[in-house]
Amino acid sequence: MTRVSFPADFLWGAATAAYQIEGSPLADGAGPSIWQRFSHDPRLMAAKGDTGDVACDHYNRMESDVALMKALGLKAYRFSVAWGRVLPQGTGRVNAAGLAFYERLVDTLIAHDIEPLCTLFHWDMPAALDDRGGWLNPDSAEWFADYARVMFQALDGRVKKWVTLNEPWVVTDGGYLHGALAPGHRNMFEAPIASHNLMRAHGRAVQVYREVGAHQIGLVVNIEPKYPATDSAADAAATARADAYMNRQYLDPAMLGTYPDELREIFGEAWPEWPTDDMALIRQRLDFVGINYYTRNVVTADASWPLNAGPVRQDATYTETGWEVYPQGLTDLLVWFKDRYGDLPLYITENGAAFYDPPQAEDGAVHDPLRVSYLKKHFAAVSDAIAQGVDVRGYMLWSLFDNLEWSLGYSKRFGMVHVNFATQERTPKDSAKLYSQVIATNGAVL
Ligand SMILES: OC[C@@H]1[C@@H](O)[C@H](O)[C@@H](O)c2nc(CNc3ccccc3)cn21
Repeated sequence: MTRVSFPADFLWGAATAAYQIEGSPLADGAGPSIWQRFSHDPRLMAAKGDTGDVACDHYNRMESDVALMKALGLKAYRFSVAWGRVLPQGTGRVNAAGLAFYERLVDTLIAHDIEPLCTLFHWDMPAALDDRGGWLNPDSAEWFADYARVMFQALDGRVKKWVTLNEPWVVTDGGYLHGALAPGHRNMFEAPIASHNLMRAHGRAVQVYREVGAHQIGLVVNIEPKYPATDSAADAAATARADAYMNRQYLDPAMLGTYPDELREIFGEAWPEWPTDDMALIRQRLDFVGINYYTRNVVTADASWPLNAGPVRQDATYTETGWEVYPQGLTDLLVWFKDRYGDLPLYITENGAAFYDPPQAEDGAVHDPLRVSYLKKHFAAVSDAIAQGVDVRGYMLWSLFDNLEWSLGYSKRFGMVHVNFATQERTPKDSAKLYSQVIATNGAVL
């Protein structure tokens, strides 16, 4: 491993998402989201009783939370907007009080010299739009474009890095195919339609931004590099299917204007013939792509698994969410992106891990050695990719706070700052102290 080093202006930050930290989901005229419904439905929510009603109470603690971000030395903060706060019905009337929260957040970040990165959609679609078909309705592209325009006109200039969607793969696979996430559908025919409309919405939002915006916009995708378990042809084919389904299904249309051929084989009769115009809409010039990296997959041909591609467990450390710790996968995927799509600026928009964090020590400290080790290795992996010529511009640690891990509730703690959900006390863990040193020395401390 070469010596760890980063460009002088490397953007070190942390990431969160609205429904996972804000609480007060219906305050000040906000309309409910599909996650408000899903988290309150014990038939759907795996962690029954865990909802986003309070979460980290960030909606009421924003100013002190930004002060904590400053104390940690963050240069940037990636947050998401709850669409339903701004447009309670998803379209039409703007809720000024809801928009005002995000204006206050952005102004407070800027006052603390922290750059805001704003994600327009991090899974919490307004329930009123789900009642109209959600992402299954082709009108969803225009709903999203109208919402994006409201946000761009209110905040562009103060926000200079925009993200349209967070992880269309997870929204589609979790929300429409397997039902583990909101809105909880389980339908192989719905999944490609929702996925395609998400990407059309992405394209429309970028088009609107080119009309009214003056800064930068991108897409965030989760990438899990796939490695064949053996050099057999069957494992190679299974690995290609898995890679097409998770990784190339979104980057190929966004960057190349085409879908991977494997998707027709994977979905069969459930894969529609898409209009060529749609592919041109989806393929918009981007200023950057955000990569969310957590783990890799080792794949073998196995008919008992979807895609006839099953996982092969490795002799490695695994996180509380069952993900292999594999830093090399981050380097590999960054080099792969550059080789396949070209030299577009990249940000690591999420990287982190949930580990069982021991209870607070007598002195109040929260020691999280596994996360410290995980982060050091992944910082080095980013540095290795940069040394190989990949234009990585920044890193947003997932996550700033322990928070609502979607259907898994509050038991999976990803934060570098511990949250006592009974008292809302924030306590920086050892990993936060490490991160502060990494930021202060631009990685030289590693
Ligand atoms: O699971 C940790 C985070 C989550 O809290 C974020 O909101 C979300 O952006 C996020 N995406 C991934 C990527 N992987 C993934 C795979 C299967 C289901 C859900 C996420 C991890 N995470």
